[in-house]
Amino acid sequence: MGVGNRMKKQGMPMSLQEMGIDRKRKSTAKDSGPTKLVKLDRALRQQETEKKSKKKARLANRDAQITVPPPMPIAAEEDDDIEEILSEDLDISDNAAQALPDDDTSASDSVLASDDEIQQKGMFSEDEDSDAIETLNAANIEGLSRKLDAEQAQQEAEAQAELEDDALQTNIADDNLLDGPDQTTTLAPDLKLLHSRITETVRVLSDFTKLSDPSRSRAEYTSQLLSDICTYYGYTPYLAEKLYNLFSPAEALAFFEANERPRPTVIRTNTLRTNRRTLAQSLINRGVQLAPVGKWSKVGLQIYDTSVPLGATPEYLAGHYILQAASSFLPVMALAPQENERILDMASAPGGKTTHISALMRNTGVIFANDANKSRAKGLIGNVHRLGCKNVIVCNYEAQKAFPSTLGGFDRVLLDAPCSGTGVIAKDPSVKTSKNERDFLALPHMQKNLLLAAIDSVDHASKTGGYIVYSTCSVTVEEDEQVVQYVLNKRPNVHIVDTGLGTFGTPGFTSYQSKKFHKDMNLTRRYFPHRENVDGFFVCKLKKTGPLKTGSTNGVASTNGAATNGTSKKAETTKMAEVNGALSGLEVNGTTEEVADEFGGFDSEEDKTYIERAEKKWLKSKGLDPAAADKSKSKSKAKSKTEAEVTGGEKTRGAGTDKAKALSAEEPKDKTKINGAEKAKVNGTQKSSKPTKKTKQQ
Ligand SMILES: C[S@@+](CC[C@H](N)C(=O)[O-])C[C@H]1O[C@@H](n2cnc3c(N)ncnc32)[C@H](O)[C@@H]1O
Repeated sequence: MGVGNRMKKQGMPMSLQEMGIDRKRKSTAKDSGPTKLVKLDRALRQQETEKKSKKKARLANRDAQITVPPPMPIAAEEDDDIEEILSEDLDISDNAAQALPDDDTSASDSVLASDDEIQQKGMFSEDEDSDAIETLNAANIEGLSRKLDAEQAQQEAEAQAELEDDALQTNIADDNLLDGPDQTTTLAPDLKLLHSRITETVRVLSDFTKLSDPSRSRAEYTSQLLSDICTYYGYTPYLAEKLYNLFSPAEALAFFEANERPRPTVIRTNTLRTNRRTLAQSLINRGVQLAPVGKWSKVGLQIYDTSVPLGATPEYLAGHYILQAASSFLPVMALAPQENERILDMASAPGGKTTHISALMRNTGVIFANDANKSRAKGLIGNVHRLGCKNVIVCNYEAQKAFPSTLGGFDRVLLDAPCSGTGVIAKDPSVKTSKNERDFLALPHMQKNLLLAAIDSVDHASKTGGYIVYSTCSVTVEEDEQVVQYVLNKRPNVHIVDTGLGTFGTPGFTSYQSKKFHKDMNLTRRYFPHRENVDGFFVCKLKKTGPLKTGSTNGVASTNGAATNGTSKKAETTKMAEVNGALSGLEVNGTTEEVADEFGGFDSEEDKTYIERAEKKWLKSKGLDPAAADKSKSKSKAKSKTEAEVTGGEKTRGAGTDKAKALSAEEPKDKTKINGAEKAKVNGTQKSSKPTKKTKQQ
């Protein structure tokens, strides 16, 4: 008898081995977690085998001669999960699928399928050779099975050789999909099955005592899970583990999942130009579907759909709104800038937060918007203009060098720090593979320096302020709580205060792994993509209560509330310079003690002294004679060249910046320009920048 129709159509059926059929039956108990995991493992392997088998079948079908009998329907308990998985991908008949038993050979209560079952159900389809049926009985099943397996093994070896030629390479680095010795790591993983195993492992880890396989430790499960996460989501093992450790297994999975989806598009109404209602109406008229972003913001609009490009509408070009992630509103809301204040935005490009501050201040007071990256600072200037902010001066400094030595005495300082971006992986998936251990040392180092500089740039005696807000778009503890704890230790003249952001978000960690943080760390706020559906963010608000106390060791005062007179400020600045110098590996020179005793009180004469001193120092460091340079100073050309090469940071700290540069993630060059965005609003402090810096006022 020839081959049946179904056989012709579907090709050669799988062998018992391919189908995962073991002749033993497993117990009928419902799948436990670990058993299910084992099955998922097997299913993954099965899928690989199936690929090989199909290819082989195609080859065999060329001759249309099927010499291997179909699988025997050994009656066994059905495995729903395997069936489901296999029936989607594998080309097997319903009967065969129903006949799939579990292949848990370890089950002690396994029994062989009875002859009755075999005969009742029949071993072949109606189309099969009846002679073959007769020859098969309970006695020779085992022998036949072995024969089939041997043939199968040989065919598999041939198929494997062929498959290796055209095997799909996985697009995921460091593929370690299958954990068995027979894994074929070069083949593309079946992501669906991999995801099932991730979900299942998380389920087991969530109730480990009850669901785990006693022979496997928690560490083994965790290691398997992390490996699968790396393969499935494309993280480096280092970063996957760092992020995983922030949450429970189930929440970690939610976090990784959320990073695969974009956050909602949000725009911020520029209240300097319009109001939210008017803007919403205009955009609706253009075919934009939108709604208020949430009760927590009066200016945000969430965009659901749009038929026009949001970066090119007349409203956009007229500066009625800015595209800004919802969580980026939060640091500015925490800063709560007041009208007529003097504010520093230390790392401000491209200006989403600067322009928000400007709007909250209703274009009064002055904002020094600084960024170390010149090209980004240009983008910032563009936004400042487009949104009509008239109270912004754009500066281009490495902030830890320039503040407060060049400018200080601010009512409030925002440090939206450069960071690893682990909160915005949905936006920038390159973070998954680009951040390494070194980044998580170098970035916190810079963030600590910047935050110390931010604190020291605030006037603790400000009538309206005295606040610092530190924020990052990273969720790692190293860049968040640990940075804050560091500055709390170094600056006892600040303490954490409530962000004023209400219950939105979750409190920061007061302890993490072996680390213990200040109890007030629970006043800081964390935001996560999977919890609040916003970019991951950290926001901490600090209040400066006094200057650093004179005479404290390591530049750290022992108590808060020290005197606030000029002498103390002078000492504070000195100590600040010492600490910063020590942190940055910079030489602290004597000039620091002479930094102005009134923040914002720099005058050109005083500046001149410092500049000259810095110039001499710089010349010496270059092996030049300062006296000779003095002579040539009268020549304006030489003078301007010299000045251009002196940085704000070097004025008080000397030239030993190599280490600081090496550790800088952004590698900004020393800058010599202050790009003043608005002439009218520059207050007395602007004088400080006159002698050596080209002030571009707009
Ligand atoms: C998170 S982004 C700031 C985003 C900005 N606050 C906003 O809302 O649009 C961090 C910025 O820090 C700048 N930066 C890096 N190192 C710096 C430094 N040492 N001093 C000042 N700015 C720095 C980067 O150029 C980058 O623009």
